[in-house]
Amino acid sequence: MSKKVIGILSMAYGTPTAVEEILPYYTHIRRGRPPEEQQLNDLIARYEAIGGLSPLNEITGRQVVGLAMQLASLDPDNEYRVYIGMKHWHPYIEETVKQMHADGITDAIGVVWAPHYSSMSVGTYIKYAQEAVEKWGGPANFKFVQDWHLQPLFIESTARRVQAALEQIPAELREQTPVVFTAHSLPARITQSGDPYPQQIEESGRAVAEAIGHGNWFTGWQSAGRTPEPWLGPDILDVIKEQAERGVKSLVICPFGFVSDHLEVLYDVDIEAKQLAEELGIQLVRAASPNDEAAFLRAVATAVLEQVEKD
Ligand SMILES: CC1=C(CCC(=O)O)c2cc3nc(cc4[nH]c(cc5[nH]c(cc1n2)c(C)c5CCC(=O)O)c(CCC(=O)O)c4C)C(CCC(=O)O)=C3C
Ligand SMILES: [Fe+2]
Repeated sequence: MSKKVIGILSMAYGTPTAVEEILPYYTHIRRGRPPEEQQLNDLIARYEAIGGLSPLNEITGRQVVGLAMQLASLDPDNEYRVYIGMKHWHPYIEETVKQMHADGITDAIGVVWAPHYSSMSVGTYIKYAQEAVEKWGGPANFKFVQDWHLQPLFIESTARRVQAALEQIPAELREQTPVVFTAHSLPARITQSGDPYPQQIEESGRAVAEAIGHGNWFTGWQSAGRTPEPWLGPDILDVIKEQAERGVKSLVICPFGFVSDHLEVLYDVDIEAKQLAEELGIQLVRAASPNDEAAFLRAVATAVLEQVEKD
């Protein structure tokens, strides 16, 4: 019996690959409105501070290879072809869907490289993919993983990385060290339409904390946009200030809303938050990103296979 071919559209944020690409990339994020010169220069400076450009695309590439390997080993009865489509850079989701259709893929699963669902994050990736399917006339049978924030292997691998971060704190401070689980902030208006994002962040935070038996944890938000409307808070910078006022000397941040080392992790946490913590006498340790860790990729592969089995 011949194997069934299943196309996997794995969707990531994307990042520019040259300094000249930062302007068109930023313009794309802003839905076609170019940024002010000052905003552009700020963004370029943040990329410079992490070494010039982001390692994101390269890490995404390794994740895609690893995901394909995990799928092949977990389900040898089907043939998986894993594609990459990006939200804000090439290959855009739309281009990749076109390619999948041209390659003769009829059965496909879309999955986003982000664990928690929001209409403004994962929902937009899915919308772009669905619009592309409509535009190109296929793949005909296209389904999507909505979220995988409680996938047990994801919780386990995150728990191991948080535990490793706690172990960098002196033993006598460890138990009382707060663990802050963070995700990208979004405009607070999402909660008015019952968006599940804040609840999913809370749920996976609780599951990870339970897995390591650590009672002192809460959630926080990072990387909020600089716009006048209110964004979900508290922001991690405010969390650090508040903890310092309470006399806290050590803090672990686990930015589990992201799956790779990139600007929001390498700058917003490792540079900006760490600098503030240092000024306030707090030892701040960040949990490592999943990147291409095998246990993490197995979690995403398992979430994809659960969707395949829903046929
Ligand atoms: C929910 C969410 C995730 C997590 C889920 C997911 O992963 O999808 C995420 C991830 C990422 N966001 C990234 C980059 C950026 N996001 C921006 C701006 C924005 N993000 C938003 C949301 C999210 N973003 C929003 C609501 C805006 C404001 C838009 C506006 O202004 O209308 C800007 C503009 C400048 C700034 O605001 O900082 C940049 C450069 C990178 C790549 C970093 C790299 O290159 O290493 C990654 C992984
Ligand atoms: Fe973003």
